[in-house]
Amino acid sequence: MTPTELRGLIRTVPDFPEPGIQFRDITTLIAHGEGFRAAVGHLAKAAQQSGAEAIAGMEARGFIFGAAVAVELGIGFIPVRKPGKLPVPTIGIDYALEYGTDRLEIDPDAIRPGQRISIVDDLIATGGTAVAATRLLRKVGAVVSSAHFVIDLPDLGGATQLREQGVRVDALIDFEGD
Ligand SMILES: O=P(O)(O)OC[C@H]1O[C@H](OP(=O)(O)OP(=O)(O)O)[C@H](O)[C@@H]1O
Ligand SMILES: Nc1ncnc2[nH]cnc12
Repeated sequence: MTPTELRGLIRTVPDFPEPGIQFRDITTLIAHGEGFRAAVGHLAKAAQQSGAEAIAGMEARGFIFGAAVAVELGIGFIPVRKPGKLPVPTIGIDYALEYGTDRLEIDPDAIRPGQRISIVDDLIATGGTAVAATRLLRKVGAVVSSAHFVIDLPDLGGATQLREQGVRVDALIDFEGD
């Protein structure tokens, strides 16, 4: 399936999780076997072209696509977790979202210094999550070569922010305006 066809599998839910947010929901995409496989295939091809040696995905929706991409490429997956979930000493970073604030943590031993990492997530909005993940991964010595998303919300400027950090960014689908 093409990215244009995949767009039709994404459900838009108005006013979730708060008034004024148009929530772009991937539940309907991942329930569609052919669509899910196609999305993972497109993301994997792009990550491979960036020379990814491992994939990092952000909890929770980034785990769905990131782990599948890692399996497709036969490389490792690094979970970038929400706070208090990892059973070892972590390093973490606080960040702002389109709705609220949160924190990400990683196990510093999960990364080899100089390792080329590609970030995979379902969606980039303000870029708060992806920029925080990039900073965290770089802090432990990773080379964050690229970031791949199913959906970009360009009006919120996240992809631009991430590119300003020197990360190559692409997305399968843009949702502009409403
Ligand atoms: O570009 P940003 O403004 O940072 O927003 C994008 C992030 O928001 C969503 O995750 P969320 O934190 O809602 O968590 P979830 O994956 O657990 O639903 C989405 O999966 C991205 O990770
Ligand atoms: N508008 C949105 N839809 C789905 N996930 C999001 N994460 C941040 N903004 C979002």
